[in-house]
Amino acid sequence: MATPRLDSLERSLQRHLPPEEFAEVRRLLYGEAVSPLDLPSVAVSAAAKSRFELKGYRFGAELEQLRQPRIVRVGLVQNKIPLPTEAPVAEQKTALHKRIEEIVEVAAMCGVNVVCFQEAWTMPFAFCTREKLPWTEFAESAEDGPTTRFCQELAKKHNMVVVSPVLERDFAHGETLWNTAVVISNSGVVLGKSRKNHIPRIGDFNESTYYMEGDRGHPVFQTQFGKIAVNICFGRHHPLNWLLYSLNGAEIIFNPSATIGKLSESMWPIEARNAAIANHCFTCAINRVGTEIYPNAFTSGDGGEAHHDLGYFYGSSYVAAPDGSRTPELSHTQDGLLVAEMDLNLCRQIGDQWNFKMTGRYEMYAKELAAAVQPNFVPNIIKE
Ligand SMILES: NC(=O)NCCC(=O)O
Repeated sequence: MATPRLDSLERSLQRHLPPEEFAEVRRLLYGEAVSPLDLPSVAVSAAAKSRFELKGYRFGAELEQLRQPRIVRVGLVQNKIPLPTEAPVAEQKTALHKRIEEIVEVAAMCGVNVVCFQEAWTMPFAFCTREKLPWTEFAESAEDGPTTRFCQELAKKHNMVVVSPVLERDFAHGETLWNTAVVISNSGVVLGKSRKNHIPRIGDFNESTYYMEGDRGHPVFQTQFGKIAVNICFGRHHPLNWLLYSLNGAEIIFNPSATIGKLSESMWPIEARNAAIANHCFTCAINRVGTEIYPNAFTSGDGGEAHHDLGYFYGSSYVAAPDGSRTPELSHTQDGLLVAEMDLNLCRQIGDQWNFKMTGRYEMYAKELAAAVQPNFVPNIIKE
């Protein structure tokens, strides 16, 4: 079974480089340094007691004359599954609820306004198996399933917006399954849901066996703490997916994910960060941690041996800002809560500097894309 060889890129660089060189390497890799956020000591002790990493950072912005700063704290949660995949479904789900509840308690102590959990957080990422039972039993109604009701209580208790990515069973449409993020307002009301638009067809990510591409477009949720959107996992490889959330006005785009070392670890630091730069918004990349072992071996359709696990999920959750700066990542191996404070005024400030929305030439792309999807499309290749 493969395991991560590094717990933190940032800590490794810091360990091995002289301080001045480290500062310059970090500037080149991560942009201008973000400041550490002072977190209450009760939160630090509670996180240590519950054995998860707690990190906090702050992104600044210029003061404006006509607008007050719009300060928001987001919380990104990454976690292992607490029970083995063979445990009864209800017990696995309850254990996950309990784990998240204790992490959200700490998020509340840190003044988090919007919290987001990892993709399909109420279950093991069992789609690699291609088996239906028991995994499809983890699916629930986005509107009033037990997990949504649980998150509504958390939202009300902590006055916190909760983004809860789950396997959805859509009871209004033939009990079909979807990969969905439910957005719950800090009042406890379900604001709506966003569905995963791009389904992987790579390696053991056999998700197309379970659900279809999302049919909801690119909704943006107006919350008390800013306009947020959710681009679920594989959507991060698709620049147009980020763009459409941004065109609908998203200031923070969450990217709850489940991805593994051998597949994407070197792409991970680039994609959400690039999206923050290209779209003048904040992006929050969240990945689960640990290795999940399944009772029945499955093959990858590549002639290789059957195996019981998908590989290790490398965590490394981080937040990126529109100016290209970013926080260091959470651990590659441990459960964690990343708290990031941001002034949403930075989105317009960077937009006014770089003008990507103004220079975007969307009309030209709209025309060329409309032509490219026609059956009679002829690629514009000029030959001698
Ligand atoms: N959950 C998911 O879509 N994973 C696919 C692999 C990846 O995007 O890195």
